[in-house]
Amino acid sequence: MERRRSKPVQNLPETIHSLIGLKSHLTSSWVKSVSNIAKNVSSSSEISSTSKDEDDSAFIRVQSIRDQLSTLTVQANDQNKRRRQILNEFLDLKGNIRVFCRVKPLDSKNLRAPVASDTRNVFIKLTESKRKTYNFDRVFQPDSSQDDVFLEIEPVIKSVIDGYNACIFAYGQTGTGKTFTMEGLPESPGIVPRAIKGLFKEVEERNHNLLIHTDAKGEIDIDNLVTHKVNDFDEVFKLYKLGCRNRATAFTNSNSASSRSHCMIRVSITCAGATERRRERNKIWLVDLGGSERVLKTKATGRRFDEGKAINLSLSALGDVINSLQRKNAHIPYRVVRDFSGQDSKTLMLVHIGRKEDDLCETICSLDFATRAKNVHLEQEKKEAVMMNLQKTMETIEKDREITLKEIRYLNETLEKLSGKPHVTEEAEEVDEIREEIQVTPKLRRNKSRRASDVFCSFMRPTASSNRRLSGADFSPISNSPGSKSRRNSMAHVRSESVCLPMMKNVYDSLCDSSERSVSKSTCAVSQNRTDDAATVYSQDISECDIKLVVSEHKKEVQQTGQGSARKACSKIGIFEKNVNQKTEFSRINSWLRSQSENRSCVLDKKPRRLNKNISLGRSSNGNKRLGDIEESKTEEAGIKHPLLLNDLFELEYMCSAETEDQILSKYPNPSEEDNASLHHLPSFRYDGLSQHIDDAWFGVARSANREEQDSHASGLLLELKQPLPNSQRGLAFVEEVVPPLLRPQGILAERGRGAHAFMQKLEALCYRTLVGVGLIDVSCGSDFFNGLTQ
Ligand SMILES: Nc1ncnc2c1ncn2[C@@H]1O[C@H](COP(=O)(O)OP(=O)(O)OP(=O)(O)O)[C@@H](O)[C@H]1O
Repeated sequence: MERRRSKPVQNLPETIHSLIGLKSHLTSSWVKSVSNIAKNVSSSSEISSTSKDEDDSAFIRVQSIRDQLSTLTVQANDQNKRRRQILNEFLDLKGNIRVFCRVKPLDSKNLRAPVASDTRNVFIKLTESKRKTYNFDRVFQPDSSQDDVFLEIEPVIKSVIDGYNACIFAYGQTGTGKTFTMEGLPESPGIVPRAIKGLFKEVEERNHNLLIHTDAKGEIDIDNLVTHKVNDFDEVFKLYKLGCRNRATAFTNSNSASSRSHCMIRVSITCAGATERRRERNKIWLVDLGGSERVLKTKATGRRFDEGKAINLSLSALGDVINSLQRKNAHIPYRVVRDFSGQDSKTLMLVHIGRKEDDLCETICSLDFATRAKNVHLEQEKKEAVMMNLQKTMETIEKDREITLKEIRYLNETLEKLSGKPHVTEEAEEVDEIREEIQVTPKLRRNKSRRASDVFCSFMRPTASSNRRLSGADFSPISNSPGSKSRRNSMAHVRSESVCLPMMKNVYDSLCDSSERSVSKSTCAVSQNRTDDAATVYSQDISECDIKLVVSEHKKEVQQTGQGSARKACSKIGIFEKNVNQKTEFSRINSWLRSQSENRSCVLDKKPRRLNKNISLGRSSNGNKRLGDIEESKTEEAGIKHPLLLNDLFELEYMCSAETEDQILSKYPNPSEEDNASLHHLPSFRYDGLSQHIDDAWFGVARSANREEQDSHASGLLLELKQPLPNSQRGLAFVEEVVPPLLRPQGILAERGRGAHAFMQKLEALCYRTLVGVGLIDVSCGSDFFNGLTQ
């Protein structure tokens, strides 16, 4: 009996000794091994004497296998840890924006829902036979809880404690649940309260002495931003609630408590002497953006209308940022965003969508924008080599890990045969998400630089102010590219525009207290079949042009009794009023395509056609207006002429750059005969969607029965819109090099001669600058949220 027991007992210290060596790495496996040994010790006492030798050797074998398994488990865990590290480094280098999508549940189960989802994809049903799929890092389906969402966000919060910068921002159409996700309800709190709580919890757990500020003197200073040092969650929450109270909400047609501004919370963390942290001071931004909205839909008026416009405009600034990041511009237009789009920042975009059929256009816009954001790769070129190395290292680790896991499996099977029980090696088993991540992502696919504006919805397109920042070369021709014809057949296109422009200072100022013009256009047209686009498209197109003139009573009297230009303008105000809220809708893609090409040729035709020809009006069967209606509405608006255009003053036929004809030709070669015949216009540049529709709108105003007037207005207006200068820069920064040569001045050249023509160009540019400088032409383009932050 004595002998029977002594052997395992003799082995015990050895085994424990070897396990203690692994203790630092092992937790549960170590404990399990020890308890197994203890079990074996007690069970060994029951072994009969006849089989003792066999049993002893089997026991020793089992122990040795267990020891090996433990060692291998440690090894596998180390490999997993290393994989995670590499993944982190990889993502850091890649610096892309992670995008999650949350789908709002339908209000009523009876509604038709063309939007479906699984955990990674959103499926859009465009027609009976056509679907579109969007892929994201994670999709929260309508029944997802706040817990589900936060579970996925939590690693970001942990990385903030590790010293990384982070930004979590909610984006989406109004009423889709951004505030619900970020702020939540008292009974189901959202990300912000949970994140703040999480930060304090992590701090406590790690026993760090951290300072947490709701704001701190970081690299970015924002006017009127107050900094508070906070000690616990309650203090932060009180501040947060105070901030929320100051955030206006109001009833709109789309949301009974719509947030009428953005909400940005910055939490700064300082921790000196924590060497394991990425940096001593870092921050996390928690942003609930205002919802994009179409004023047509929300039917907002007055203040609500203004708020909606401001939100849309500032969202377009965000579009600028994404655009710049995508173009890999050295200059990212907004410092706040740069703060969290840097190399080792974790940026998480939570795009929110609804499922209603009515909202399909907005849903597609949001999903397209989110997809663009997801594909942003920061400074990829510089990092490609490092990423390649990481990928190779990862492959080596993967191979080693495979071998380790194979050995573990083999030993487990042997152990099972010997002892009848499998050895549990939980730590070594890891879901292969990491492998998936690193295999999918490191293809180092080059970012095919499609023009961002081609797919951005309006509020995501570059604003006029960012267009100004970009050089002319940044604007590649879109309409004349050889592929442009085939694109007509394979469109998957979503556009929408919304922009508010103050009317330029003009003679109306003497008549009006204030004037404002808002132009918006949304188009959603999708056809994925190259051959049957006419038959199988989903399209929805809405244009609107709101013009507001505020005329006080006494001025009306002046108008009624006034003379000359005042009398003229007075008669036109009537037309303005008549056309307020001009709406046009049509639902066929052909109409949409036609309107696009019409619009383009209007701007760029050598001999622009008159649009106000007699076009028969008619309603489509569904009651929507069609192309004819649009043209008609333009004609209706044609009575208004901008009074103070450069063209009026100098009788310019074309607004040209200071480039010589040869320079222009070498930059923009002649289109082929075929192209010429079909397009009848010259290569355009800076002809992105936003300015296009602004142009359209202005055309609506400028077009008149007089052909010459029509032409001259067109170019003059374009020039103004492409040179929007903030007030502070007026007269200083009008760069003539970026004035687009809208039309080749062949006719003028022939008439004037090259030298005289160049001189005239210089003179024109100089005059224009002077007018801008003295404030006679207002080229500002409304307020800019992000810009405001950086002032
Ligand atoms: N996932 C969800 N589950 C249940 N209710 C939701 C969900 N998402 C949103 N809601 C509800 O829908 C309504 C609108 O949501 P919310 O105000 O968060 O939208 P929003 O996107 O912030 O809108 P806005 O941009 O106009 O401020 C709220 O009553 C909210 O409680």
